[in-house]
Order: sequence, then structure tokens, then C-alpha cells
Amino acid sequence: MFLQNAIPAETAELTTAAGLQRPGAAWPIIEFERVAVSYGRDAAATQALAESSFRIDVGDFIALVGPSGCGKSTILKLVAGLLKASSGHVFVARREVGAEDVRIGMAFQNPTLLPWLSIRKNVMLPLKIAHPFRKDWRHKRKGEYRDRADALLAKVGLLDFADKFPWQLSGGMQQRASLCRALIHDPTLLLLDEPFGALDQFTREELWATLQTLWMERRPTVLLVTHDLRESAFLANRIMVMSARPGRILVDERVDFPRPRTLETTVQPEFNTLTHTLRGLIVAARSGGGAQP
Ligand SMILES: Nc1ncnc2c1ncn2[C@@H]1O[C@H](COP(=O)(O)OP(=O)(O)OP(=O)(O)O)[C@@H](O)[C@H]1O
Repeated sequence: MFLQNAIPAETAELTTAAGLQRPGAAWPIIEFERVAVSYGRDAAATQALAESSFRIDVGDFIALVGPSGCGKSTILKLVAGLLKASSGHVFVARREVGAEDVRIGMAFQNPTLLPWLSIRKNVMLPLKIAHPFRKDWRHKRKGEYRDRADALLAKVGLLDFADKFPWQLSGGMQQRASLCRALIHDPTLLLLDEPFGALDQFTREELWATLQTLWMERRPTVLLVTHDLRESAFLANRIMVMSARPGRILVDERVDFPRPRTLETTVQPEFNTLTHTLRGLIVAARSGGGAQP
């Protein structure tokens, strides 16, 4: 079932003015059917996600934005199979989560690289663990798999640092390596939870371009949780704005700026109108406005 856009009339006007288009129909890789999540039980229960239904098409790039604590990371955890819905159904590649071995890559705010492994070995780690790569690990780790890691590291400008350890790299470089690790096994789904949240603005903008290039070449479906509205407008094809907790999807719209987007894109009036509109929606959501469809 696809989300019936629950957009109040004044919001619909704002989003049209900002050049946003409604999502079109294609092959769904993620489907949420009346999914709700509560943490804890009985009197101690926290309802994190109100009943929500939506779908995400294969190859799309989604940014999930909303007030703090509204349930964005909860949605990522549901898709990754790290959390079970309290009610409703989560489908990934048309199978209920847990039933199908879908390749997923993940990156978080903290790069979470293993300090005792070199950058190259960190990047290669999913090939050691993930099906179907792990069965060939022993005879490909010094050849094909190593070349694969080096090709990715070269793309993000880190090939010269492949033999260094994580602590020898800056935060931005570590985050580049973490993106390489998330992509090395050609995931169908890339789940990103504020991956650039800890970086300075310049490094963050450099990494937007890196991520966009990697996405354009490989086209995984991306679900990006971010608090940075410029980041969501730069990177995503579609932005989903959530209400305050218990979160629900308030606005779900397409962003059609041509690609590749550049820093030039971010100074266009349409870009500013969009980020301004998003800011208004989130401020309203924080204060409880527009939370009901
Ligand atoms: N394991 C847990 N036990 C109890 N409550 C939890 C748990 N995990 C999350 N919550 C609560 O559920 C709500 C949604 O959490 P979630 O991490 O999904 O929000 P978020 O939108 O990603 O927040 P932020 O933007 O601040 O990272 C929050 O109120 C949070 O405190």
C-alpha cells in the first residue's frame, strides 16, 4: 500500500512553490504496511512510530528528516531487520523482513572503523562476512577483493592511505573509508544514519559530492537520515518529513534538481526555497502543528 499523501492544503501549496514533485510509480524495494513501533512495555512503553505506510522504489535516494526523537533511526533499524515492528509489516524486496537475505550497507555518524585493521582491511570486511562473497574470501582476499577495495578507495581519494590505520586519518577521511566499507559488497540498500553529522561544513559538502558520485555509478537504494536540510535537498530524489514523536510521515515529495548537483545548485533560489520550506515544516512539526493527517 502506498502512502496517501497526508499533506494539509497550506503545506501542499508551500511544497509546490518549492518545485517539489510527487513520487512516481516504479518497483518497490521497501514497503511499510501500517507499521507502528513502541519501545518497552505497558506503563513504561514509548510509542516511537505511529502507524505508518509508505513505499520506496528501487534505485531511489530518500532523505528522512524530522524533529529529534521522531523515529527516523527506528525506521532504519526496521528496514535493516535490527528491530521488529510492534504491529504492521515491513517488506524489503517484497519479502517480509527477516525472510530474505538482502544485501544492506550501513554507515553512521561515528565511522566505527576497527582500530586494529588497516583502512583497506576495514573496507574489505563486508566481503569476509556477507553472502555470497564470504565463501571466496580465502582465495580472493589478496587479489580480486583487494583490487575492489583499492578501486573504491581511489574513487574517494584514499588509495594512498590504504595501509594506514584509522587513527592516522582525519574524521572526514575516516568517514570516506566508512562509505567505501558500506558499498564494497554492492548492497541493494544503503542505510545512512547522519553519516556526516560529526564533520565540519566544508568536509561535509565534499562528501555530499562523493556520495552522489557513488550513488550515480552504482544506484543502490539509499535511505538517509539527516538533520541537515541542505544535505537532504542536495542528495535526495525524495524527501520524507516526519512529525514529532510518535513519528508519522507528514510530507513525502520528490526533488527534481538535475544531477550531478554541485555547490552551484545550493545557491539557486529554488534550492533556498526548498530548504526554507522544509525548515518551516519541521518547526511546525516540532510544535505539534500538522501532525495529524
Ligand atoms: N531502545 C529504546 N528504548 C526506549 N526508547 C527508545 C529506544 N530507542 C529509541 N527510543 C525512543 O524512541 C523515539 C524515537 O527514537 P529514534 O532514535 O528513532 O529517533 P530519531 O528521530 O532518529 O532521533 P534523533 O534525530 O534525535 O537521532 C525517541 O523518543 C527515543 O528516545
